[in-house]
Amino acid sequence: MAGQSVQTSSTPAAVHIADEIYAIYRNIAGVLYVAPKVIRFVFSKESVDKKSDESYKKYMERLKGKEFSKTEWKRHGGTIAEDLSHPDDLDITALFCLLEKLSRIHDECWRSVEFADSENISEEGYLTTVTAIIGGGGQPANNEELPGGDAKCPLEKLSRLDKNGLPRDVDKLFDKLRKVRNLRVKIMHEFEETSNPRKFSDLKTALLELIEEAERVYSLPQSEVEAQKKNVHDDFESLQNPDEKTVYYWCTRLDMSGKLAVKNLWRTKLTEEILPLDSSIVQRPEVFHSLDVMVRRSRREGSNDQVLPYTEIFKAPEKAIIVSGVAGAGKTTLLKNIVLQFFELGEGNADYLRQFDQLILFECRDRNTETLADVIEQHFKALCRELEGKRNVLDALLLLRALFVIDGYDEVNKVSYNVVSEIIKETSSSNCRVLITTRPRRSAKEKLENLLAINNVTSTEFEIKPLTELGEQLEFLTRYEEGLGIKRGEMTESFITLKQDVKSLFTEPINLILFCDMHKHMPETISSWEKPGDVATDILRLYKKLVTIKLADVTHLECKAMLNDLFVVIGKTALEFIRENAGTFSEEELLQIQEKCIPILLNKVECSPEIILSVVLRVNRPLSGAGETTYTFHHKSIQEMFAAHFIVQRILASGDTLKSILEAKPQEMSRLREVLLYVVAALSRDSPRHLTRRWGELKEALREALGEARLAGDYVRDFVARCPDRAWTVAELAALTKDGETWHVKNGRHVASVVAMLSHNKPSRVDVDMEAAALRGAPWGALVAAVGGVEVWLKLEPLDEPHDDLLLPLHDSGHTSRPSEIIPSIIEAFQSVVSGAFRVPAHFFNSTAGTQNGPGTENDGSILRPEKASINSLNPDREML
Ligand SMILES: Nc1ncnc2c1ncn2[C@@H]1O[C@H](COP(=O)(O)OP(=O)(O)OP(=O)(O)O)[C@@H](O)[C@H]1O
Repeated sequence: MAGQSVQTSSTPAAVHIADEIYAIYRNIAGVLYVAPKVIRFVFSKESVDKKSDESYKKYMERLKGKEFSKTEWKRHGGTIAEDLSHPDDLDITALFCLLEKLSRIHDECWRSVEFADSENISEEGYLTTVTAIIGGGGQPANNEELPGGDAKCPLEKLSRLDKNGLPRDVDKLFDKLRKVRNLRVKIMHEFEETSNPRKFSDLKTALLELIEEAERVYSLPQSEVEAQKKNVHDDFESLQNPDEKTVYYWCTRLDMSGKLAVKNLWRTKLTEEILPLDSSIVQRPEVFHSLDVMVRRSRREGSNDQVLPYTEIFKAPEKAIIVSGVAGAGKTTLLKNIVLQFFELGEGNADYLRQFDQLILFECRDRNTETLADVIEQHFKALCRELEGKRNVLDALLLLRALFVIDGYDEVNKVSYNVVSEIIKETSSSNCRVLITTRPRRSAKEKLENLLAINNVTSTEFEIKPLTELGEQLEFLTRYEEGLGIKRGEMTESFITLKQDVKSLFTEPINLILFCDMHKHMPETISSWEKPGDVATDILRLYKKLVTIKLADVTHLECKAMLNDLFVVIGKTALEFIRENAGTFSEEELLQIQEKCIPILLNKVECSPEIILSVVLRVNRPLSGAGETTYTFHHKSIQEMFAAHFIVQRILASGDTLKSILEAKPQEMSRLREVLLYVVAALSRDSPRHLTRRWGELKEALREALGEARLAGDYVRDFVARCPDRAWTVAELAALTKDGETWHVKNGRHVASVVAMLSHNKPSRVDVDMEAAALRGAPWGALVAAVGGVEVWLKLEPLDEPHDDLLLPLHDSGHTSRPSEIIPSIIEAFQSVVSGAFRVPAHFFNSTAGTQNGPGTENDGSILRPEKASINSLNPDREML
């Protein structure tokens, strides 16, 4: 291959290359090697004004006369690194985008000079046309002499005129480029086309036409054009005989067998999903609920969350895509679904993945895979058996557009961190992209952001949107009804009967899955749920019930106390592993747990601990087929519930300090956040007395676990609602909430919770959006009294009925900070409108020390305007208020 620069192996692989492979090799080397070379040539003509050591970012900034912020650069440069100053590593797509961007900026430069000139021309009475001024085969020798005065065109070498002396028109050039780009897509993604020998000659024709079009646009001398065309002929000639030493040969091998190898590796493992509690099996694609994600923006970029279907995530220009979500939000499932969809590309079902040629999946909880080469070997076993196979496959992957999918960064351990670092480092200057999931834990996210930053990798974050709407929850459950063979409507109807605040617990998929289990094993319990706190206890009860069913085969004895002891042993292990951030147990570690269980069992029954552990733990066969089998809890949140169970039992049974029970080093505390919250909820439910007694210690531990991180106000609100007996105690958690938030009040229990929380912190706004009837039954007056200095938005249903009585507490709340003559008129205004939605500004309420919105922060004229959300349902006259 002429000018071949990328060689990966000095030992030719002794493999017979059939005709088909020849065709594939030529096509692949054509689009990966020859085509970028030609486009780079065109590109060099467009960027002729760029200084050699100047980055593309700096060059564009110079032309635009201003610096780009990070966000602006994302818009202009896409995935191009800020410091990139040469195009050698860019593939066709990146070259195309950058070329398009540059040509647009160049046009702008010329237009702005035109504009400035025409302004000056009319002022100064020149009649000359702009084309004439800039014309003459390029720029005037001295731009300062332009009539445009200080409107100097920054382009000195690039001519605006084409070979025929006309203002250049790049449309045809881009048509030719598009033809080449489309050939790349077809060759790399449609197997029929990959092996189609005609594509090779199509590509050659397209490239020659591109050179001819470049000749016209850039007024290229004949000799240069002929030299370029000769290069293309030579390159195509050299590709007639495949060179097994080149990276393109390995790209060919990967293209031929790579996807199939990865499909075989993952398909069986991922297609079936075993539900947490009773090992029912469903087909993942059948039950998959298409999740939405929210674009995470920094405060500076605006707080409005943009909600998108998950298939849009790869439209983000950044190289790394982070998907975050709370425990059980569906991160792993989303990844697994993406992997499965990747194999369906040919069927046109997953066009959003068409930009990727290969896919690699790595799980951060893996403690056995030590290097990226090992990951590659697991995926492409056969290819890696050849000499230098691992290195060659990796080189080929880096040249292709591979998607590296990394699951559960929050669970990363020492071994897997090295693998993730290697992936980030190796892919940083390639055409590959990385998709990473993590729980939104500050320490994990910071570590990840650091890792990306030191490798110069840009990233964007999407957060999985919880399933907050009843419609979404029912749609989710309906799929599982079908998947599990439950009578249609049976489970969903049971869900509909739940109380509103109990329903609001089921916003994460894992909770809805647990609901399926409850429905199957303890349907009677569901109807007994009065408040959200009732649900969590039932999950462990459900586990106990399933173990009891297993034990029924070996004993008729009452096993309650024994089960409790067993669960404490399991919970202690769960805690140890959470502290060490280990989600999996090895065979050896499982044996140790079994040994601890044996004496407890021996006292009562003759049964192997395996029976119990098989209910609680899931077996994971190693990816590669060889190596150790590992064990995990069915879900991390279940592991956390077990750990919390152990802590609660110790608190109830002993006076040991919380510190001595947790046995956590300071750096391990952040991993115990969810566990501690489960402990608070469990104590509030099972022994409020102990909660009060241990509150100081628990609060301190939570503070330590949170570190700099903060809880969301609505999370604390739900939490307080789950602990009604100790609401005032637990509400102290409000002191650990984020600044500048809006707290939402949607039902009576929320009103009570927010009242308690307001004495520990103030949000910047409280949104009350609920049934007026429910607000009447809630401590609304207490909320009005407590809310001092905070803006309240009020939307009451039904919107078309008067709710005067609910405005009275506002009147009675006292308004010492307001001029007395204004208040009555506000009340009057309220009473005349009395329905719908209102914004009640902070200064309308009593001002209290420490509030974020002090009195008088709003303009009086706007204070009672009905809000947009409900304007449609309001009498239009009311808007005039
Ligand atoms: N989109 C979905 N469609 C159907 N079921 C889902 C979906 N997402 C999650 N589930 C179900 O919820 C369970 C928990 O989801 P998953 O393990 O993906 O959550 P996660 O966010 O990765 O949790 P963690 O952070 O604790 O690891 C899955 O085992 C699956 O049964």
